[in-house]
Amino acid sequence: MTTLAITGGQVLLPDITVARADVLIDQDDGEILEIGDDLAGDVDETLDASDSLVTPGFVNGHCHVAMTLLRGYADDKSLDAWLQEDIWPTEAELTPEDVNLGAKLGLLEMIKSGTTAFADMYFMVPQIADAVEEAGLRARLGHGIVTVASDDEEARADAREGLEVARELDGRADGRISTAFMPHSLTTVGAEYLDEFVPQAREIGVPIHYHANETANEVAPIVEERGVRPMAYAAERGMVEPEDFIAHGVHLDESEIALLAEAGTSVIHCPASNMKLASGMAPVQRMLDAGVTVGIGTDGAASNNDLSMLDEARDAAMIGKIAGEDASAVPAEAVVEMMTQGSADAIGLDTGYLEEGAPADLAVIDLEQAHLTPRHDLVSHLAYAAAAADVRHTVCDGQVLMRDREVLSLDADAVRTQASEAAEALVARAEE
Ligand SMILES: CSC[C@H]1O[C@@H](n2cnc3c(O)ncnc32)[C@H](O)[C@@H]1O
Ligand SMILES: [Zn+2]
Repeated sequence: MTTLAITGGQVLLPDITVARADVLIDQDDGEILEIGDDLAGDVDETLDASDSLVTPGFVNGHCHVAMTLLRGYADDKSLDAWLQEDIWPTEAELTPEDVNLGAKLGLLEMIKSGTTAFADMYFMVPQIADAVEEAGLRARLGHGIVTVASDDEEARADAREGLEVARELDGRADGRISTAFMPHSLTTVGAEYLDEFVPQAREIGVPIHYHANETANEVAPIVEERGVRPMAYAAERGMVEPEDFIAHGVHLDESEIALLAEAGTSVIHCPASNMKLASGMAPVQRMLDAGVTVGIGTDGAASNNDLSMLDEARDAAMIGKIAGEDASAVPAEAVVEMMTQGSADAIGLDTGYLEEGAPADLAVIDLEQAHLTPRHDLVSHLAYAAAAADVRHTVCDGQVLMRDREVLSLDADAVRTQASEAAEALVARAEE
């Protein structure tokens, strides 16, 4: 057995308290062997965590990781204008190599900011899976299906690709990759395709993930044409099950929150994207009060514009208070829970907590920083004050992905250079 010890740190425990402890990991099995003050076993490799907080690796519950190539390309627009005028025409020019490089750039950023698992919806998913395999993270991946503006043959081919990705990529990268069936949204995929293909995804046994109730523009047409709220419409299509998770959930009414709570369907809150695209304020405290599992996601880097879950946590706490008109809404403990176990439960991955027998997915945060001084409350620091640059080490599945701020699984300089060249060429093709 090869072992890794994380020594000298404070450890964030599953009940969102912090205790002084070391962590011993079995690198062969990728599991935590022991958390305690006086480790017993032999140690092959050590990561220093003195003056540091050892947290579960953060879990980004909704992303389009290859969209790093479009970071800063089109800002300051609402969702519909942004997608239709800028993003979709440019994405039409993407090559498989672009998607691989964009994904690697996003994964580099995730490792540097302490994220060890994520859910992702995009095109050319095998190229994303290759990047995940190389970078060493965990992921739930799916092909984003869009049928509006396609003829029937194209729409069905797109949905079939969604099934194929779900079937073929599940279990790749030594089990670090899982899959889901991912219709883009309730307004961009026709009911006839949902009705035909969702039952086939159930046969494969994968969750369904989709954007829902992100903007008011997405709710009104369903209410007008179908006479029901979007989540009731989704439930009629069999898309509101315990393993399913929706992204955004900004414009959910009380009946829809109750439906999600009753069904056990989770919501991934994307506060930065919701603010940037002016989509609105999600009713996060009301969802938590109703018993809905809520995770946190960055959405893509083109609507955020970064992939740091620490930024996202702060945004979630801040906007949660504004939305609830209550300074005690969405407190630090809730945010820290959402960015770890909440997201992990929502996307159905066994990660997001540190205890014996748990997957060895963690991040070590350097507390020797002016902005993290004094240390009254480390949970408060995680939610409100820590930043991506404070992450010292990142470990996933027992493997050290970043040691002392040096990423080991990817060549950071090469990834940045290649991705930036690919991004420039992509935009030049799109603007031709
Ligand atoms: C079909 S693959 C995924 C698709 O989603 C687009 N996208 C990125 N951010 C958002 C968002 O906030 N709402 C809806 N769709 C979004 C992305 O550009 C891809 O085309
Ligand atoms: Zn999205």
